[in-house]
Amino acid sequence: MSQAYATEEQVAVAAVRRACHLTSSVFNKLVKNETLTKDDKSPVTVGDFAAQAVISSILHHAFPGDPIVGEEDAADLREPSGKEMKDRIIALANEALTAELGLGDNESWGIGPGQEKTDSELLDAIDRGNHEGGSVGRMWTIDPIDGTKGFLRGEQYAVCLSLIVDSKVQVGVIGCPNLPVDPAHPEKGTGCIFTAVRGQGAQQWTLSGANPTPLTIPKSTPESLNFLESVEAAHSSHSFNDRVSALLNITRPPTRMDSQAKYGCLARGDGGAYLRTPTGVGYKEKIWDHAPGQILVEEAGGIVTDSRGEPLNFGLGRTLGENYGVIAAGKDVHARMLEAVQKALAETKAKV
Ligand SMILES: Nc1ncnc2c1ncn2[C@@H]1O[C@H](COP(=O)(O)O)[C@@H](OP(=O)(O)O)[C@H]1O
Ligand SMILES: [Mg+2]
Repeated sequence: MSQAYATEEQVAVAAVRRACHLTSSVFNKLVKNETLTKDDKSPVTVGDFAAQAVISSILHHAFPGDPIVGEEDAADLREPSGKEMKDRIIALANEALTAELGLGDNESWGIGPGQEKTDSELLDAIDRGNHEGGSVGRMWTIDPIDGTKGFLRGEQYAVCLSLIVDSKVQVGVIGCPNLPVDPAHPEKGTGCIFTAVRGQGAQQWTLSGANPTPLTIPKSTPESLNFLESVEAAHSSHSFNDRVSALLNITRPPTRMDSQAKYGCLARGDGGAYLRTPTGVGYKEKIWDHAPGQILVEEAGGIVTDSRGEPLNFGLGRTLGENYGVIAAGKDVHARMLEAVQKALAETKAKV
């Protein structure tokens, strides 16, 4: 008998690899008019739309009945003013869907030579990401370019995909085109894919699908422990993390990195803990920003909770609802971190 979710994992890896191929190639070609501003002021590029079109198309071929919760929608691209950008996105998506990438190709997933899609098929694919989420049944989450700001800076970003079944993440895939394969050996180059299937462990692969390596979060010593945190202080308070770090007597400075690449780094032992403390009043974390990361860290032997120690709830819709902040760490570290976070939160409240 084949292992649970084997096909889902294969399709997800093929989709993320193609999207990574697309985002890497689009980076150097980015021109000014290919970035527009979403309502929330975050930059969104042709890469985001095209990558969501690619992943959503592949999922639809392989699992036509599965709903998708995706970050982007195609409303602006359907306007006459969006035509130039739309044409570019369609060309990029078709290039990625039809490219000869070898490993993992399968015609029944709608990829490979001769599998071009029409404009309306690809716009519909983007808009298929409009599912509202919920607690029952299967659904996929897509973050086509997580860490768009890092992507635009030429730093870290991630192509993120997960399968959630009855509120529980069962498959997670995170593609990190700019992440060193092995930070201790820069000559090995950049480009990693992280995969995890519930109950089957976590792995790192090269972007080309080679060298699968099982991941286990190593035990931390006080000297080795440091925090992984957002580059953007507006997403996660740097000063709060510094206070928690001080309470834990951590001496190493934090590693700042955009996107769910942080979860990948934690899972493979680069940095002992990921701490996210929202600064925006009333900001609700999005499920696509944490679902693949959560399963990856749990399957690497770690624990992921919010700042109260509650599990992240992926069954409430497109957001994590009342989950506040994220603490992700190895089993030996998580309880100590939670205690320090609680103490720092109490101090903050006392000051107000
Ligand atoms: N005020 C805020 N607080 C917390 N997270 C925010 C935020 N505004 C945006 N984000 C989310 O933070 C993500 C990036 O994570 P990180 O800070 O770890 O790099 C963004 O993903 P996108 O880049 O896909 O929009 C976005 O969803
Ligand atoms: Mg994101």
